[in-house]
Amino acid sequence: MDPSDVPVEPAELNVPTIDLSATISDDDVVEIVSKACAEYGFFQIINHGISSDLIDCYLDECRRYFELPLDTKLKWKRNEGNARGFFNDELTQQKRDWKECLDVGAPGSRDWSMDDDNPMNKCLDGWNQLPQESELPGFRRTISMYFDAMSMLADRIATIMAKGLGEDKDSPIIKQLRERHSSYLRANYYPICNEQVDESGSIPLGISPHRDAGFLTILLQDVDCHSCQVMKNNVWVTIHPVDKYTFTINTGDMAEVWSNGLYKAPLHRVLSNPFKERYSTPFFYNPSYETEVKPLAIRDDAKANTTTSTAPIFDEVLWGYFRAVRFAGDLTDLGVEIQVSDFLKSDKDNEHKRKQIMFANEVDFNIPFNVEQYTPLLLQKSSDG
Ligand SMILES: O=C(O)CCC(=O)C(=O)O
Ligand SMILES: [Fe+2]
Repeated sequence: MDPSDVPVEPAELNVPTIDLSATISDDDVVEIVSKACAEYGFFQIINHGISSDLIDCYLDECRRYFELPLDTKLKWKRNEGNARGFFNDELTQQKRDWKECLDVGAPGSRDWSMDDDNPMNKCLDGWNQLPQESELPGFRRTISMYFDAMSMLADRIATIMAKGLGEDKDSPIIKQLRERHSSYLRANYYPICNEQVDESGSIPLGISPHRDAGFLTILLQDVDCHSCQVMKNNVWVTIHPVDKYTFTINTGDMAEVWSNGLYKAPLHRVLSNPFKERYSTPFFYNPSYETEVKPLAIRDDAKANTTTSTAPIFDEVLWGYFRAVRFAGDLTDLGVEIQVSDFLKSDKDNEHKRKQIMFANEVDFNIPFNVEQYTPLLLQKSSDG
């Protein structure tokens, strides 16, 4: 079904809220998390160990950043040769979102004190474009502290998800994520939306329906404006954050492939609001670009679902390819957006699997991906391969 055909209903979804303090046993946490990933793809966490001061400080910095004049922010605009920086023209499913964003990624060197455009800091996604200290004092320090805190929390959640499938903290993908993730933080600002309808006759959305591409997302939601919705049983339902310091977690496409379809990457969207502005920040916890994500052999004693077949339903997905195609689709119309369903095992000829091999042969993951340069490859028809 086309998600835009689904009626909007003022429903609420009480996704599980998980207390990560020592008050409940580890086994209980594993069980609740893995069930939530299988049933909703969404849950919330409290008592997660990230200090409320850091969250307050981070939110203040986001406000200061988005209050800068548009011309100033446009100096740091992301472009065809660099996926990181400011932008206000993102396409999701070929529709323009009603938002402004700043994407900040893991520096290639992992050293935040090194200049952003140092060649050692460049990678497939590009390099960070942050204000100078004189332009926004303290900004860089707070952003990097928040980023590092998110990386550690994401490792903790990914480990819990792995335990739910009978794995442990040294399961290959969990270790690989911990040591070499290519994650990024996206500060979202949704301005008040006065437009009633856009040229296609519908009210603009903050973000059109999508699934997050990576492994998992840690979302800091706005406590005063609740606009994030997930599709559940063909109805859009709103996820209300428990409070200002709660994180909303959702599973991403790569966790769906890795769990052989047990953990679901949920379809979600963000409404625009005619009265209130809104801030949110997802931290996208992503594998390293060269990771080939493939289904885990699910053990029979795995907790999430003991009845599902262990035969792999997906072929391998090269994360660097999936990420590059998604990013290219944000900037240019490549047609239908890439989905993990393109990697379901099947006897049919598959264009993405073919392109993925060509891409892997050509790409250097240490060099920023250039959309213009790669578009011919990404658009290539299967018969050309
Ligand atoms: O703003 C939100 O609540 C969700 C943002 C989101 O889904 C995204 O940036 O991928
Ligand atoms: Fe999202």
